[in-house]
Amino acid sequence: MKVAVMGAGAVGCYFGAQLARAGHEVVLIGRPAHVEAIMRDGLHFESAGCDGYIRLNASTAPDAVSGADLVLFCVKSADTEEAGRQMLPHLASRCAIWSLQNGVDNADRLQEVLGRPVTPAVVYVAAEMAGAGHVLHHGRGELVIAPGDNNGELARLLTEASVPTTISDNVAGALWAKLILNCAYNALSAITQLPYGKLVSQPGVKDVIRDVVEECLGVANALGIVIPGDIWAAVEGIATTMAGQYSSTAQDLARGKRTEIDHLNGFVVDKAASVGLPTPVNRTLLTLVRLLETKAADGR
Ligand SMILES: NC(=O)C1=CN([C@@H]2O[C@H](COP(=O)(O)OP(=O)(O)OC[C@H]3O[C@@H](n4cnc5c(N)ncnc54)[C@H](OP(=O)(O)O)[C@@H]3O)[C@@H](O)[C@H]2O)C=CC1
Ligand SMILES: CC(C)(CO)C(=O)C(=O)O
Repeated sequence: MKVAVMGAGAVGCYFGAQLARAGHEVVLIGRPAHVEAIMRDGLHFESAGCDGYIRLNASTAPDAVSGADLVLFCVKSADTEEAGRQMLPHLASRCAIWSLQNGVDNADRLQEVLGRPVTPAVVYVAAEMAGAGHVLHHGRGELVIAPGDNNGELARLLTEASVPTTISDNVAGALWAKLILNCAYNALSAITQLPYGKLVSQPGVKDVIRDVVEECLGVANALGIVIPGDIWAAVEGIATTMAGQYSSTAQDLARGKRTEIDHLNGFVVDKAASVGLPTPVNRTLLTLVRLLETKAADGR
């Protein structure tokens, strides 16, 4: 299978590496610093029990999606439209496009730009870029996708490539379940620059998390979204299974990058307003992260 990864960051490099290791032809499309390092040395891939270099293709040019059977779309939520527009003229008609992004509306927004179906994928992985062309994997690495043309066969190929991929007929609920985890942890970890284990051990934090989750569940319920599984167990599980992890929002803030907060707590606050529900705790976290973004942008 020929796979193009749009957005050679933590998620794109992790999943691209797994597919390349399984023998698929992978090209990573990303920024010059990563692309240069990967073309020179290979992708530096660090994970439990594995630290080495993987040879694969990398390019800064969006036309590298040409001829791909599958595009894994892995840019941050704010970059969805622009990256979509860049690859649009080069997509083969048979190519499947999967959005591996947090937030619940990226696949719909990308579909709007491309004018063709995009499969939303819920991503459970903890990864970060530790330097140019260097992906550091902290754990997990599975996908939940929506049904779609050929998705059964693609899910089988990914699962064989050590990317366990399941198809859900309630992917909207699965995306919301992940959104709720992000709303619960990302902003708190970002504001305090603490990892999840330390965070929840501080007085009052579990109460704030409970308030955030209750607000999110109220909004989901008002929108008719059915959250699969035991969401409270999933929320609690993050602090134990990813105790040492800093949220992607914390990492973005620490690097002076724009965060995805508008697509996380901000999305819930907007949806709540549309159904007339108050979300004071989500709104407070959203505002605090936005203030920190502004402070970082001002350089003080
Ligand atoms: N990291 C994680 O553990 C997890 C992340 N996610 C989600 O996955 C998605 C991707 O996250 P992550 O991999 O961490 O993000 P990263 O910022 O590490 O990776 C995205 C990369 O894509 C690059 N990029 C953006 N636009 C373009 C473009 N038009 N052409 C080429 N490259 C581009 C970015 O460059 P630049 O920074 O210069 O814009 C960046 O290097 C997000 O929605 C995130 O929330 C989900 C689960 C876990
Ligand atoms: C699940 C979680 C919270 C793991 O870090 C994540 O998706 C993120 O950091 O954005």
